[in-house]
Amino acid sequence: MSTLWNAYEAAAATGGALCARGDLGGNDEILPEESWIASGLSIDTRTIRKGDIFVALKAARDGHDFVRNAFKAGASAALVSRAPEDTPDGAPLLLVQDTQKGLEALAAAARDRCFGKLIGVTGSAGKTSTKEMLRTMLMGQGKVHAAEKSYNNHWGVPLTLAALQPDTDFGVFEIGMNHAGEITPLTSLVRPHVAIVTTVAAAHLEFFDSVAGIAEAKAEIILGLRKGGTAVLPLDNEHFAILAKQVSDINQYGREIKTITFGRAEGADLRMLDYTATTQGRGTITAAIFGERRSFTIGLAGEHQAMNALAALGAVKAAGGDLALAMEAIAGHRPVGGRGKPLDLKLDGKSVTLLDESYNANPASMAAAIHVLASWQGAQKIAVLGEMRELGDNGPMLHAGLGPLLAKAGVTRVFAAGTLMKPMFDGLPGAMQGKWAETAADLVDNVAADAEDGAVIMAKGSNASRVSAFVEALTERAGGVHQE
Ligand SMILES: CC(=O)N[C@H]1[C@@H](OP(=O)(O)OP(=O)(O)OC[C@H]2O[C@@H](n3ccc(=O)[nH]c3=O)[C@H](O)[C@@H]2O)O[C@H](CO)[C@@H](O)[C@@H]1O[C@H](C)C(=O)N[C@@H](C)C(=O)N[C@H](CCC(=O)N[C@@H](CCC[C@@H](N)C(=O)O)C(=O)O)C(=O)O
Ligand SMILES: Nc1ncnc2c1ncn2[C@@H]1O[C@H](COP(=O)(O)OP(=O)(O)OP(=O)(O)O)[C@@H](O)[C@H]1O
Ligand SMILES: C[C@@H](N)C(=O)N[C@H](C)C(=O)O
Repeated sequence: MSTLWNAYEAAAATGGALCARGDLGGNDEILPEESWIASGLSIDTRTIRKGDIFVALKAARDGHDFVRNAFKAGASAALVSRAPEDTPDGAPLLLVQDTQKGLEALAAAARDRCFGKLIGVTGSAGKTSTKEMLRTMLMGQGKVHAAEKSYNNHWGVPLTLAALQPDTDFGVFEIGMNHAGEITPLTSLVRPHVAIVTTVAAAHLEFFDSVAGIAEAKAEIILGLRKGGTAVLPLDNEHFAILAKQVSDINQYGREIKTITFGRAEGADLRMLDYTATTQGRGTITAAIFGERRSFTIGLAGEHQAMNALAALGAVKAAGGDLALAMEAIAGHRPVGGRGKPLDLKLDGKSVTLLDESYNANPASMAAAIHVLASWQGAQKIAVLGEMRELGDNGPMLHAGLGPLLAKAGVTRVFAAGTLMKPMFDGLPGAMQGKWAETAADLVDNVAADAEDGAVIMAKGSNASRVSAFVEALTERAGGVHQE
């Protein structure tokens, strides 16, 4: 077990009091310094690991109600704003006024004591994919620390940062938002050397007046860059100028931020010259990378993922990593669950491929996933679509826009779920209509009956639309993922 925090350091970082409950007739007692050491952090007792500090956050429920469970599961200490009555006698507590602020203070202290290169990733789509590519690209080049899952908000970012070991060479942080102003405090906490904006598109539009407003909010990541840092920006994006302006604006204050661009447009530092989908779920990129023509394979499908790879390579270069090693590593990279992972299923005796895109959806990522479906080899191409949420008044129009896209891509059959998808489904040519249902899980039997041997099924929707339930049910019906 390698030490992440000892009691003394954690108390100094948070300004909290080291104490335990109960051994002197219910009085809290100060424990001696360094009486505990922690190897990690957790905000959830359902996934806590032995040796973690449990941080009792307040959300819909109060994390203090789970402190006892945390110690049962092997927590080394708990960061609390009160000592719950059922805390085991003598269990070490770090008492602060506010546990969210305590977590942020630990994060800030972890940042201060690490001299590795830190990379922040934001964008309307592709944050998790790019973060995971960076993990793969940098793994052979030093000690890498990267966010778990999509930990990208006011809980996920400080949690990831507070778990940063001092001897880390490369830290990769995902930074998300669905409202203006949310990225500024997170990027200020991370203070990255490199900031990537993968793309700007109509995601979470419900909370913005326009996509330009989303670009301004994404540009906030640049504000946290360290002096002399690098912004890695999408040159093809129609809102590139807003991102670039943020760099020039802050450079007026002597910040010396450099820009690296990626895209297909002439002048991009990492310029895509050709992308070819090769074997199932893989592609070949030919690109001019800082002026040198290079070809390499990527273990993910779709030009959008190839663009994410170029952005990641730009960040590797800016962070002082080795580009050749990074390009080599990305050939073996595979997609993350829910973000395009291909699952081979034996469905009622038929071999089908399920492309699991169920983690999220917005118009840009829907279009990208439909392109991947179109390029996948297979005579029958089935789309199972749940709603794209958080699009506000634009929702009906943006859902309707999917019909022509699906037809143009040559999708054979469409199954759709949710009210927003109904008009789009009703407008499809009869031969393309599979079935519409209230929920995606209701479509399992119909999709299974419709799928032919060799079919490829792409399932996508916003996380909240629960297309993941369809993926789980179809996989279960097939008796699990088929292994050759
Ligand atoms: C607070 C928390 O950790 N919630 C997670 C929890 O949800 P639950 O409903 O159980 O929380 P409670 O309110 O009931 O509990 C309070 C605390 O008690 C803990 N606890 C509870 C029960 C128990 O038995 N033991 C316990 O210890 C509990 O963990 C709380 O600390 O569990 C859910 C299931 O695992 C989690 O899904 C939930 O996580 C929430 C959603 C979360 O935000 N987690 C972050 C670590 C994170 O970064 N998650 C990312 C996804 C982030 C995201 O959606 N980002 C948006 C952009 C950000 C927008 C921002 N404005 C915002 O609204 O957040 C994006 O578009 O990308 C991830 O999960 O990958
Ligand atoms: N650069 C991109 N442009 C368009 N779509 C993309 C891009 N990168 C990924 N996608 C699509 O978006 C989906 C989600 O990818 P990913 O999880 O990497 O994005 P994210 O920004 O982390 O999402 P979230 O905001 O939910 O955390 C993928 O399954 C894919 O369909
Ligand atoms: C799951 C969360 N990170 C997200 O991106 N939500 C949007 C609304 C979605 O699921 O598409």
